[in-house]
Amino acid sequence: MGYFSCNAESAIATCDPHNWDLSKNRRKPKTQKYKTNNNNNHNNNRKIREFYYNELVAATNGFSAEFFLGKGSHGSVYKAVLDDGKLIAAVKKTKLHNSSTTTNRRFQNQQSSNCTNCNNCTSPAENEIEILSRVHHPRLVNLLGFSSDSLNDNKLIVVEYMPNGSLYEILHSSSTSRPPGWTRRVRFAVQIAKAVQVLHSANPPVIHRDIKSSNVLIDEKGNARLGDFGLALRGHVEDVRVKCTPPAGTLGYLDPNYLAPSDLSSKSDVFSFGILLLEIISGRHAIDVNYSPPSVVDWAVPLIKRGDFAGICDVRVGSPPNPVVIKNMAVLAARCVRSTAEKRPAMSEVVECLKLVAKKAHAPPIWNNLKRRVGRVEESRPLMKWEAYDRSEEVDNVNVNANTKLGSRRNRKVSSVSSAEYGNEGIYEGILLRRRNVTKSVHMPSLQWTQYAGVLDPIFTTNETIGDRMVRSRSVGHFSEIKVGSDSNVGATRSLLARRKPGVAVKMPTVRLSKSRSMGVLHSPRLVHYNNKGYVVEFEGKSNSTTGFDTSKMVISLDEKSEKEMLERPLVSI
Ligand SMILES: Nc1ncnc2c1ncn2[C@@H]1O[C@H](COP(=O)(O)OP(=O)(O)OP(=O)(O)O)[C@@H](O)[C@H]1O
Repeated sequence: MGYFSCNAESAIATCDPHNWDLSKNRRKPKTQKYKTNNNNNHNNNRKIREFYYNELVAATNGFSAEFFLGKGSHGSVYKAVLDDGKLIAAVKKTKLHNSSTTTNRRFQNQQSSNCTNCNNCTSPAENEIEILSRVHHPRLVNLLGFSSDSLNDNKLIVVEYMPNGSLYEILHSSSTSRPPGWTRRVRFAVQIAKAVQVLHSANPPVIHRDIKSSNVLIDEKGNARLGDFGLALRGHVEDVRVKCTPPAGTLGYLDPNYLAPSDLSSKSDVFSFGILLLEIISGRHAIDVNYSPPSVVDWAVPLIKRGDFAGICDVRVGSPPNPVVIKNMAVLAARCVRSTAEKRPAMSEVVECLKLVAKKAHAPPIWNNLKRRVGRVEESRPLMKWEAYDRSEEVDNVNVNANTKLGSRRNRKVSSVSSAEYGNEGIYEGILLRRRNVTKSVHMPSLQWTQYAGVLDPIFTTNETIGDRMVRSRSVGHFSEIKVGSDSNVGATRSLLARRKPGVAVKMPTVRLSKSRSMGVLHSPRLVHYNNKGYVVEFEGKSNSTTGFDTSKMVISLDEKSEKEMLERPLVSI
């Protein structure tokens, strides 16, 4: 199956009133100003250059292998060095009238098309130029110019150069150093969603029709950009052009409801985005015969429906530290790939939802310290999961590589987040500490984060037992170190701080764990006192029979600064 190709300019002039001036502009001098009519467009009077063909031949060293970036369905892409090295661009070299380069990865349902009488199709290259000359946004791979070689029937599209490969490579290539962590994954998802939203909110809207990881390129700042507009359609659903264009897309990402031109809507892009989101979450290909079922939708959606969010996480990175992240992303992806197009969310809703997820995808500073101190954590196992935190700083790969250096993240703003999102369970589970080469699991009361004088503070907030004996919104210090004890000294480590002068014992509240989740009852620390090692928190209690984790004694050592901060602040009411 191939693309329909016909005279693009006549098609544009005949069928698409929005494009009439593009054909006129082509006859004008080399540099054109294209006025964009998209509210979201940046840089409204951009210059689209018409390059000399020879200029681009020289810029790509004669389209040499050295400058070759990759091959797609409609041609090859080369790096181009222009303007004496001041402009680095990517040049897509395509045939104007070419259907033979279309690979079977892309799908076009000509059977269902009534296009044969319409004569309004453009080649993918023409189409890309036409659409990209109208939309411009930092989240898109934008058009810089074009060139034609009518002698050889070549069309060259000059777009912004993306030096960091594609999202496909990042997610699936085994040669890349490490798989992206959750912060990056979520950021990519937000950026791609934003790109699609920009297209859908243009006037007239643009439907991309080929959203997939290989069409998401990574720019010099590591941001995701949506590219490849060869199949995109610009216009309202009722426009002749849209009505006459046969369904197209890439197998695995294609909306199953999109069988005839009249089926097209922005919700087809939402479906493809949902597949991409599942790919980002799971690291799985959209279709992978090594899995059963091979379709990422058929595999992931039943797991999501069962609430098994960890089951769809990329095994190379495990679950994100905050379970809300995976839960919200997974549920959103499942909504995007719903079979009824009308029930899928609009891209604006997707963007808003992902922005909220992004806020939660950041790890709190305590865990960076903890990770650093505790030492090596089993790769691909989550260091910890917990239910109530939020912060505005970005930390990547929190649970992947314990050797990754992450700076102390104190003095960052955080908002106080209750565990309301999870109901009143008041428990977080799964802090995994490595002790004597055994990964132990300990259950702890939920922590509430609050901001106090710019310092992050964990406070135990087990509602049922702490009651009014603890002032929850007060700061009680900052963790700088949690030691996992050895046999010879203190036992296991738990985390609780109190502000008190050295040597003065403080009575602490009773803290109980919910029986339904925990593996026993943890009594509160009886005493907190200071010795030359730091604040020692002693607990009444026994070693947990299930975990073998001795919770009877803990020591919390503070570095000088944290200690000073702690002593300078008022005592917590207990
Ligand atoms: N602007 C760019 N900057 C850097 N590399 C690019 C750019 N555009 C495309 N490439 C690279 O060139 C290759 C071919 O891209 P192209 O968009 O033509 O095809 P594709 O998206 O891989 O496949 P298909 O055409 O089937 O969608 C890709 O591997 C991509 O990484």
